[in-house]
Amino acid sequence: MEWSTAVWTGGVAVAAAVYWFVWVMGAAEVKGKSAVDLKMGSISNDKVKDKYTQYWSFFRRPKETAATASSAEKVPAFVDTFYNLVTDIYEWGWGQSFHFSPSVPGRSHRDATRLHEERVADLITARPGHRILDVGCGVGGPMRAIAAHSGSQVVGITINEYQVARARAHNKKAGLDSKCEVVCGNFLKMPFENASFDGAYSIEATCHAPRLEDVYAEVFRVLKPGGLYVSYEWVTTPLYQAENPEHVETIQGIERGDALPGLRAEEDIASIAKSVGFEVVQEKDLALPPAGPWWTRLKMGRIAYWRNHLVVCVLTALRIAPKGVVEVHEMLYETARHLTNGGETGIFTPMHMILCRKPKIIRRRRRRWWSWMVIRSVISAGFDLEEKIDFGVKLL
Ligand SMILES: C=C(CC[C@@H](C)[C@H]1CC[C@H]2C3=CC[C@H]4[C@H](C)[C@@H](O)CC[C@]4(C)[C@H]3CC[C@]12C)C(C)C
Ligand SMILES: C[S@@+](CC[C@H](N)C(=O)[O-])C[C@H]1O[C@@H](n2cnc3c(N)ncnc32)[C@H](O)[C@@H]1O
Repeated sequence: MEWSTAVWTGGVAVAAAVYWFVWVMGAAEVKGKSAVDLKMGSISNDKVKDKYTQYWSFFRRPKETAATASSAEKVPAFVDTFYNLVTDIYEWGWGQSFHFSPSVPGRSHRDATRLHEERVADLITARPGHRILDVGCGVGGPMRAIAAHSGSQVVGITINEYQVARARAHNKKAGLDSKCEVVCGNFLKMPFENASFDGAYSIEATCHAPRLEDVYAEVFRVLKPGGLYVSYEWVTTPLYQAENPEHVETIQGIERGDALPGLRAEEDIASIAKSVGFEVVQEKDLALPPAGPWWTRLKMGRIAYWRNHLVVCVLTALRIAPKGVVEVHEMLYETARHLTNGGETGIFTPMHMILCRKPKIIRRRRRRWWSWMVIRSVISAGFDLEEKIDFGVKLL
């Protein structure tokens, strides 16, 4: 073979290998996002590194950060920054559903994900004619599965504008834009009318709220009486020991790398739901056997993570991806390690399921009724008018 032919052949082979490595292997599991297309949400390329540093210093000690009211108020803004930084990497390396699911023997991750989402629709008995709320909808993977499975209308809310654009584009592409609507907003203060939804769900999203009662109270407000709400919560299990340094390291690692202002304990979830007025219908850790382990997908991805690391390094060096992507990717790699640890030790679950109902008759009304009964008996007992009014107002 001539020297020039050898060079050409070698060149073509290298180009084909790079193409395969970056575009084919590096493409999203669910096509739509490839490595060369990694943006950092609405952050301009020159600000990515600074934003990452800001995020990191805010969430380095998550529980302490969220303990004061002024920092707790800043949590949604930092969660928004977090999703600007990670949304494309999630889509590229995981798909359009940003959550875990129990593994199902003989079925793909995609199937397992869909089954976990369809279970939500079945639990809240979503059906045609229903208007369902998706609290913290990401780029809408679950919303599309639930709308398609149940025939209901789904409205999703996310704090991150970039996700809104991604979700709308995916809805259109899937031909589900007439069934799925996406709104940008804070789930701690939702831009929806009281009693305007037949059902609601949140999948691995409310863990971002500094106080769970605030988001549950909002869901309660927008649900119609009798409406069902199901949530998949990220929590520590009863196996977690706060005095065990390895446990603490794992949990703090999960919090830091996932923008969480402090994980809650499993046993606290039901009382929080009840405190805002919900009736708890069912509560179950969906990760417990016979469910297949949710963390195997993370473990199996290790070779892919190394390939991805190389891809983001090359793309950053070529200035195709913005500076800072390598650091964000490293943070996610580290987070995957902590999550796997949390799953294997059993101290953490991302799928503590709670199913709640908004009562048909709201309790406050009953209290008023009882209060009037007391007032009537007070009146008949002969208090003077001013005392009666004072007493009545206090009771109400
Ligand atoms: C519910 C939340 C997100 C849960 C998961 C969807 C994500 C948690 C950790 C993420 C990942 C970790 C490793 C990444 C890997 C290094 C990269 O090459 C490709 C993407 C990852 C696999 C990425 C994908 C999404 C997660 C599994 C939280 C935020 C409440
Ligand atoms: C891990 S993602 C899960 C997304 C989606 N449920 C899924 O499973 O694909 C968490 C979502 O919660 C949203 N979120 C977090 N805090 C929020 C807030 N205060 N208001 C609205 N959305 C919020 C994020 O923007 C993101 O879309």
